[in-house]
Amino acid sequence: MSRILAINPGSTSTKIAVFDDDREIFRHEITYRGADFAGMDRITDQLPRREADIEAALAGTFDPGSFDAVVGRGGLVGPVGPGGYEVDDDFLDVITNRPVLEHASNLGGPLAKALVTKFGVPGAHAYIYDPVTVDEMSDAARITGVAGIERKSIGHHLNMRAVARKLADAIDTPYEEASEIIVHLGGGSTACAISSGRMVDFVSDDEIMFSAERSGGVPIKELIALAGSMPLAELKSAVRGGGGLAGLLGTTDLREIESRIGAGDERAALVFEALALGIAKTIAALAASLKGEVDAIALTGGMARSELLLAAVRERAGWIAPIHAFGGEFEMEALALGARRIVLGKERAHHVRDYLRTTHD
Ligand SMILES: Nc1ncnc2c1ncn2[C@@H]1O[C@H](COP(=O)(O)OP(=O)(O)OP(=O)(O)O)[C@@H](O)[C@H]1O
Ligand SMILES: CCCC(=O)O
Repeated sequence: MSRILAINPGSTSTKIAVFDDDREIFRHEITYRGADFAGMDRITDQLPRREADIEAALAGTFDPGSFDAVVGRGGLVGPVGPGGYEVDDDFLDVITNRPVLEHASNLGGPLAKALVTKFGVPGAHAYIYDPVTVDEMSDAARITGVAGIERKSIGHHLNMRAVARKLADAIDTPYEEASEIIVHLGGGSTACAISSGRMVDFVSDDEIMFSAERSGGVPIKELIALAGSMPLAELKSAVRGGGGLAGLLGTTDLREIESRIGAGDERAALVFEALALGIAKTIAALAASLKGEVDAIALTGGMARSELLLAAVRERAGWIAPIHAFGGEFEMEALALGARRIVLGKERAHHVRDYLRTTHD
């Protein structure tokens, strides 16, 4: 039997879970308010507080020497291949000193390392799995019409790859042979096209569809004009945090929007239609990357729980391939099962330094 501790740091929470083989035996969520991290400029300043809170949550239930591995969600380490990475000195150096962006998931690796030292069996390792900067995009998919600006693959890769495996099971096709489109619909929405197990194209939260709190793609000329008349911080918030449903309807809660529609709110109904249209256009764009050969499509994330949204997306994109729903996210399971495959020797852990040589030279 293998026992794995999984750690998923978000901006306002740290989720932890313990898996015995593929069975979840413990789950706990620690929530934070802005004031908890007041005065902490860097994400990594939050480490001591978050580490102490995880230790307190484990105390009494798990002793030192409990875990065969500890795995964290993370982080913005730069473009890397999919799978598991050992949290070694090179990784810690990059994520602490040169992350691509400040983001809560940058804490996953350092927290896993600290916790494996205290709660791991002798020789146990810390890992991250399918970090947010997994990048397997084809060369053509990277190019934009502005020389010097490339498309980036930064998104919900951990959940999307887990769902891609579930979708392959659902359509009874080996994952390595399937052509799939996976769309994560949440606070931020990102999507990918998978061909023979490889994410050949990716749609970022600032490209096509808007989400609960991010803008999706906006007309660039309009954005440039706005940039001349608005403080940068305000503009950033208009596209991220205060974009999407938040900016259009003043709430990020799709359930509330559905209630408004039910009560006859025409503006809510129009924005809802635009939300579904953006998702359908994203699917159609990714279908082009797969040359129209799409076996199946999956919608996942919190908004994929909405039957109303599923119906609206199926109406516009159901002609491309069957659309399956996997509401919510499967990140804790994906982390734990990925680390388990490494512990059992079914998968090899990578090292970030192997990518840094080719991508950061
Ligand atoms: N049962 C439901 N029906 C309709 N909408 C739902 C339902 N459950 C959650 N949502 C919506 O899903 C959205 C939140 O999705 P999710 O929980 O995936 O976001 P998050 O975890 O905060 O961010 P991210 O997915 O970007 O990491 C909100 O708009 C929420 O109202
Ligand atoms: C940074 C990638 C995941 C997210 O959008 O939060």
